[in-house]
This record gives sequence, C-alpha cells and structure tokens, in this order.
Amino acid sequence: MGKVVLVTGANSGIGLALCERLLSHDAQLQLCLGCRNMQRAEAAKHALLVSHPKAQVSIIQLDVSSVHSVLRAAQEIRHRYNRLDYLYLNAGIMPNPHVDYKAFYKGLFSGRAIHMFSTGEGLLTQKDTLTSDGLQKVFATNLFGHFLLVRELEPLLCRPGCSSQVIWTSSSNAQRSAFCLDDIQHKGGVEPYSSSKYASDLLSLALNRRYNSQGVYSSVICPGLVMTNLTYGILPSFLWTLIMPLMWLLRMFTNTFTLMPYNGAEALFWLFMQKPETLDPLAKYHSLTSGLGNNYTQPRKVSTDNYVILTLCLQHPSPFPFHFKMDIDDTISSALYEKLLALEHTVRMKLKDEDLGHTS
Ligand SMILES: NC(=O)C1=CN([C@@H]2O[C@H](COP(=O)(O)OP(=O)(O)OC[C@H]3O[C@@H](n4cnc5c(N)ncnc54)[C@H](OP(=O)(O)O)[C@@H]3O)[C@@H](O)[C@H]2O)C=CC1
Ligand SMILES: CC(C)=CCC[C@@H](C)[C@H]1CC[C@H]2C3=C(CC[C@]12C)[C@@]1(C)CCC(=O)[C@@H](C)[C@@H]1CC3
Repeated sequence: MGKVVLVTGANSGIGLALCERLLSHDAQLQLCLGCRNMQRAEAAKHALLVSHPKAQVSIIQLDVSSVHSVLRAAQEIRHRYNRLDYLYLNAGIMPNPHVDYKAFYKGLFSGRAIHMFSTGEGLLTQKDTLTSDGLQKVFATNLFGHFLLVRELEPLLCRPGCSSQVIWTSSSNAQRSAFCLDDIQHKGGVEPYSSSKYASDLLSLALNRRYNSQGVYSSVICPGLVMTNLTYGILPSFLWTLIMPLMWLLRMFTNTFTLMPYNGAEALFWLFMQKPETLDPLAKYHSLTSGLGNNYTQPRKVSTDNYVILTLCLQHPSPFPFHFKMDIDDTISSALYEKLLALEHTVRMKLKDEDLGHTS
C-alpha cells in the first residue's frame, strides 16, 4: 500500500503545485485533498488526473476554520485510511489586507529594502472577522483548525515502528512582535496573519516535544513570495503585472522571490524526501530560487531571542534569565500549546452543549 498524504488547501496555489510534484515523484501515493470548496476541489483533482491518469487522488471536505468541519473530516479520514505518512498543513488566508504605501516608499530608499520585500515586514495589516465558532478567523484557519486536525488524526500519525511528518506552510512574514501569549487569537491587533504564522512556528516546536517519542515529526517551511490567489488579494493583478519586472530584477538580490507555485512548493517537496529523524526542530525550511531560476531548500534557524515577547507578554518580573534563550523558546511554545489545549477543551464543550440543545 502506498504512502498516504493529506494536503490542506490543495485546490490552488502552493498546495496544488505540491500535489503535482508529489505525484510526479511517486505514482503510488494515496493523495487526499482537504478542501472546503468541493467544486474547486473537483477541478484540482481533475487537473491532477490529467497529468497523472493512474494516480490515487481523493477529496475530503474540510473547512479548517470550522471546528465541526475539522472533527467530521478527521472522522472520515480515520475511516478511510489506517495510516497517515504526511500531513501538510498548508491552507491559509490573509483577509482584507491593507498595504501601508507610506512605509513602502520609506522602506524602498532605506537599507532594509530587500528585507522589506522578502518579509513584507511593516507593510501589511488585515481586518479580521469571527468564525461561527466565535474564533478570530485568521487564527482559526491558519493555526487552530490545523492544531485540532493533528490532535484528531493522532491515531493515524502515531503508529508503533513507523514515523510520520506534519509540515506547516509558515511565512517569512511570521514576526515575533506580532504575537502575544496573552492574545493568541490576535483579537487586539492588526497583524493576525503575521501572528498566526509565528504561532505555527512555535506550535511546531511544541508538537516535536510532544510527539517525537511517538514517531511524529513536525517542520515549518517558508515558500517565499509566490503569485497565488493570496497575493492577488493584496494588490490587483494589473499592479502585480506592472511591478513584475521589478520583482524579476530583485531576484538578483534576494532568493526568496520564488514567484511560481512550483518553486514555492520546493521545501514542502524536499521535506517529503527526508528522513524525519534527521530534521532540525529549530529550523525553518525555506524554498529559495536563485537569480538563474534554480530551486533549492535551505534550513534557517527559527529566531531564538524570544525574550522580547517574554518580557512583553509574560508577567513581570520574568522568571527566566536572558541567557536561557533556547529554554525560553521552549517555554513560550509550551505555553502556547497549553493555551491551545485549553481552547480545544472549551470549543469541544460548546459543541457538546449545542448538540445536547438540539436533541433535547
Ligand atoms: N503566496 C505567498 O507568497 C505565500 C503564501 N504562504 C502560505 O502558503 C499557503 C498557501 O497559500 P497560497 O497557495 O499562496 O494561496 P492560495 O489562496 O492559492 O491557497 C490557499 C489555499 O487554502 C485554502 N483555504 C483557505 N481557507 C480555508 C479553509 N477555511 N478551509 C480549507 N481550506 C482553506 C484555499 O481554498 P479556497 O480555494 O477554498 O479558498 C486554498 O486552497 C498559505 O498558508 C499561505 O499563508 C506563505 C508565504 C508566502
Ligand atoms: C505598490 C507597490 C509598487 C508595491 C507594494 C509591494 C508589496 C505589496 C509587497 C512587497 C513585499 C510583499 C510581500 C508580501 C505581500 C506583498 C508585499 C508586501 C507577503 C507578506 C505575502 C505573504 C507572505 O506570507 C510573505 C512571505 C510575503 C512577503 C513579501
């Protein structure tokens, strides 16, 4: 029986490109597309089967922003498969983005122009909304729904004598300054995307600590800047077309402009071929494209000087000495993990109450 791979957000962009690459590499795969929109999912499946007619591709309806949908989809996955070798947590949103053009022009003529272009730092804010579960939508989609999915798929991921990989599509826009332990949903801020991606980096660390002993290994990747529905939601396509020559020129100076979904999926694909035991839990794996268009994957250490968040978000006085940077990383990721567990408990209780309400 071939390996089983589940990809969330597989009907477009980086997720779909990853599926194409996986099937080109291993025709025996059992590929499952986790998508909220069935029409787009069918179109993606059709496209994959056109290029790989013998491939085993199935669809699971999954809206990661909805607790009910995640629980139902996980139940169906457990029913369909008896193993899960790779879980790609790729679905993501950046709703109602707003570009700070003033900061952009200022940054353009500063020494940090390349950094600004490759991280988008200081340029973007978003207006978040609430899900029907009462959660912040960006948090629910980019982080919490995926966390719940991992928890629900534990029996398939943790199998004695076998290892499995959980792989998060994070971003170089993940910034520690946007994240706060006291507000993990980012209710009070304007950078929910950045916060959710930083939280996914922290959560991956916690998952490794929790699950490595059971053969589950978690990694995070950065796809670079890729032209997809997500980026077309930031600037209209005519503006992207206008600045595209600048993007290609900038590729000479930064290898993070992967631009095409195929290139952006590089690190996701690279991880598929690695022995999970050899991966560094403190690394973020970057998809990079050179000026000449060659793709490669590079591990870069996740930032370890998190004392800034600690001092901002944990109660004073901080009980941790500054020279304990690695431990502090661990402490914050553990604290986030505990908060997610508590939230999971709350939403499960709420669902139970609602179910009881309906039946009585
Ligand atoms: N493009 C870029 O430059 C970068 C992207 N990323 C990350 O890459 C990932 C993929 O994004 P990308 O390919 O660029 O953008 P796309 O918008 O093309 O893909 C996002 C995918 O996520 C799916 N999705 C969104 N919300 C949900 C939901 N509630 N439930 C299930 N699926 C959902 C979308 O499905 P639907 O069609 O139904 O909307 C779509 O398939 C995201 O996590 C993004 O944050 C990170 C760094 C840079
Ligand atoms: C209006 C003009 C001429 C330029 C504006 C450019 C910005 C909109 C653009 C520059 C760097 C981009 C960027 C992202 C979005 C668009 C930019 C800010 C991301 C934040 C998109 C999502 C990600 O996850 C990041 C990796 C991207 C980083 C760079």
